[in-house]
Amino acid sequence: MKRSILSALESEPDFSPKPQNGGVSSNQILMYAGYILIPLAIFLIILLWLYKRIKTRKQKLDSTNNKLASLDHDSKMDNKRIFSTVESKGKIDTSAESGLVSSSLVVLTSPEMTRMRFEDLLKSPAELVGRGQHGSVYKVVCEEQRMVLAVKRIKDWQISSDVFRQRMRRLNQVKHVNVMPTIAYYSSSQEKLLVYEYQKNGSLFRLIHANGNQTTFDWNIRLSIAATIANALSFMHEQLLYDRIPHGNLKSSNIFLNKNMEPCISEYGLIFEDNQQSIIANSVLQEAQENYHSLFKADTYAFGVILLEMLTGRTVLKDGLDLASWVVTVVREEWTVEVFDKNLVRQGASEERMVNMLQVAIRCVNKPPEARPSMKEVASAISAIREDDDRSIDVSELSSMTRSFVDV
Ligand SMILES: Nc1ncnc2c1ncn2[C@@H]1O[C@H](COP(=O)(O)OP(=O)(O)OP(=O)(O)O)[C@@H](O)[C@H]1O
Repeated sequence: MKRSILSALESEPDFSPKPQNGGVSSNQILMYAGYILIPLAIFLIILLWLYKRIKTRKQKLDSTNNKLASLDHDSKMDNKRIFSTVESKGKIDTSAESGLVSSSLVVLTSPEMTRMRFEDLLKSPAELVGRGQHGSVYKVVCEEQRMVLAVKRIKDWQISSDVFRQRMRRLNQVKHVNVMPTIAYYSSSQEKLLVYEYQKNGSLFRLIHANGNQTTFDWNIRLSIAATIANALSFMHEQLLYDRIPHGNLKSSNIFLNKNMEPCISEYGLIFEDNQQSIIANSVLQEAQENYHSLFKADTYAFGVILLEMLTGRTVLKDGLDLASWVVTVVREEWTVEVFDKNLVRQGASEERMVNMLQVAIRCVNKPPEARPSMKEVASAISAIREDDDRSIDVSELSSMTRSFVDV
């Protein structure tokens, strides 16, 4: 009987290897093992790599914080490296969004600084300039960038890094030539550093209260400084009204004279409200206006005190005496002329315009915030006094020219 090839083949004995484990061949076992082991190995390698990375970062942060802590024990260290080298090759992070930002320097403005790393800042020679209410300021010389910086280190600030970064970002969007920009900042949970350009011409406080020859700090310079600060402050208030960000800590030691001897307001907006949520939520006009008095009028008061310092030449607290109350008392007793800086009187500054300026200052230091003018009103009042002053100079120049003409 003939069989078909197919049936013949079907009846042939099967010599292929028989599956031993319930129908799975050894090749298949090897294949399945590969499927499981290779991803497991990759996963373990990634885990190891992540662990090493986190460990290095932690070591770097610990080391940085130790170096920062050591600053507290240094009073003045001329041309010394206050921090030893931090072994880290972290890149500069110019993006405030990145997760790296908490351990990096965020560069905001200066093109010279963009190659600067936090570690470079720590390694540069530094010197303690002074300690204020909120922290210490160091003069840091960055040779590579050819920059001299003022680095403010703020301790014990109960502000989250997120809120701090958000504030720095917003402030960076509002520019005025007479408001000193923050060049860079660093933020970790323990430390906040703010980097500014170092102002070698010193502060307005130093200019007012420097001993010795005060003839150079004449009426015209004082008037010009007052007008410039008032304009800059008025601009900032207008721009940051809905964000509810006033200066918050205005004083003559926070106003610097830049390289062109122009006054520049420093540390704008570094005071935070207690309830940070309100900053974000209260961006509607009505609420912003309701809280306007307590927030922005504190700056008006502070500006009034600066005007008083410039008019009287006295410090804010002299022998326990509060300058604003002292001036108000003297003026009430009608001894107005007594309040003015003797140098101004000696230089023959116009009494009428000094009194006008004093009136502006006294309105600014009114006790109830709502009785104080806005900075916009203050700026226009000062600019009117300035115009008056310019006109009087023109008239006196004209009369002296006429006199010399008649003499001839
Ligand atoms: N950018 C800068 N350039 C030069 N000197 C500066 C600069 N910033 C601050 N200083 C100086 O550093 C010293 C300390 O400043 P700091 O701001 O800490 O003190 P403060 O203004 O008295 O107090 P606060 O902490 O309330 O602002 C002051 O003498 C100040 O003039």
